[in-house]
Amino acid sequence: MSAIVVEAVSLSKRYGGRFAVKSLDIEVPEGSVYGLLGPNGAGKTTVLKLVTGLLRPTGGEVRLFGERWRRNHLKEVGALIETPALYQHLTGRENLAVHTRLLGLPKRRIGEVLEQVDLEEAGRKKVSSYSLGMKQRLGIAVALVGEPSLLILDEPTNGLDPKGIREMRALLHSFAQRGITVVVSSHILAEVSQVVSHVGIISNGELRYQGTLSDLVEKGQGRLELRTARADEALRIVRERFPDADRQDNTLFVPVAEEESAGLVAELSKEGIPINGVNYRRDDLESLFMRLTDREESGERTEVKA
Ligand SMILES: Nc1ncnc2c1ncn2[C@@H]1O[C@H](COP(=O)(O)OP(=O)(O)OP(=O)(O)O)[C@@H](O)[C@H]1O
Repeated sequence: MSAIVVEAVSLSKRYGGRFAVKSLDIEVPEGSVYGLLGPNGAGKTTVLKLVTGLLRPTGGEVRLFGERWRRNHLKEVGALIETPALYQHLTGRENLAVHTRLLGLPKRRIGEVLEQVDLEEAGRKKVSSYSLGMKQRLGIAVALVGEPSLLILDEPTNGLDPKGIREMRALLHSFAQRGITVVVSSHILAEVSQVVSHVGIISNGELRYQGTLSDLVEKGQGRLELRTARADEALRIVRERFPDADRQDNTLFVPVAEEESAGLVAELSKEGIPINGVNYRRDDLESLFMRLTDREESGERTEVKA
């Protein structure tokens, strides 16, 4: 089993009377790309600020590298939380030089991190001329300058165009390959689902799911969609065994395991119900995410024509 790099134990943060983060238990395994996912206002930024010591918990604790949180741990942590603090009138190189000097790091780190975020050329230009994606990448270069083993990125894909998002994904992938543990937050699962190995899904400050991305996919509930001209009668029969079955026009939706669906179809035929079509559908990642964060959409169902 791999070591746990970040652990939140019953972590809570209250602003006034309201919990932004409530009794959260999180474990980020070493070498993982951990996606901290949830809708706007779910508490992601608050969690990342608690992990990096920008906020103090109201309750519970954060553990880093298997130990109680200490400021000294931050030497091993690179973070980009909210928008990067960059000097617009300086070049990318000059911005990084501010940090290498502050941290007493060798100048060669500037070139190294610029290469890592693909800004070697642009490093000579003023930051005011950078695109949003370039600024985000420079912000990450700043976070990387101290050679952290843990990188924490708050919504690095926010506001980027599709090309910028692809570049950011490639970058996250390259960090993982170099053995850096990455925690990345996002409110759009699709923007990070190709690169994350683990996810923690939060909603209203509470953890809804934590595990590998592949386990999440497995968790996807499936349902049988069944078209029949005698939908009312069919629904009555189906509901005897599946009370949560539903119908829309001539289509029935039955939450049933795939192995059991053929039996159910046969049963209905035996009862004389004409079946005009069947389809088995498993929740895709996005609808799972929506369900876990209480934002279930009804749109998916309308794809099925009765
Ligand atoms: N300084 C603060 N004072 C009071 N409430 C706050 C403060 N910071 C955050 N909150 C509230 O805490 C909740 C969680 O906010 P947080 O920024 O952590 O969410 P988030 O998931 O990062 O969302 P977003 O993606 O919109 O930033 C929200 O309801 C927010 O309004």
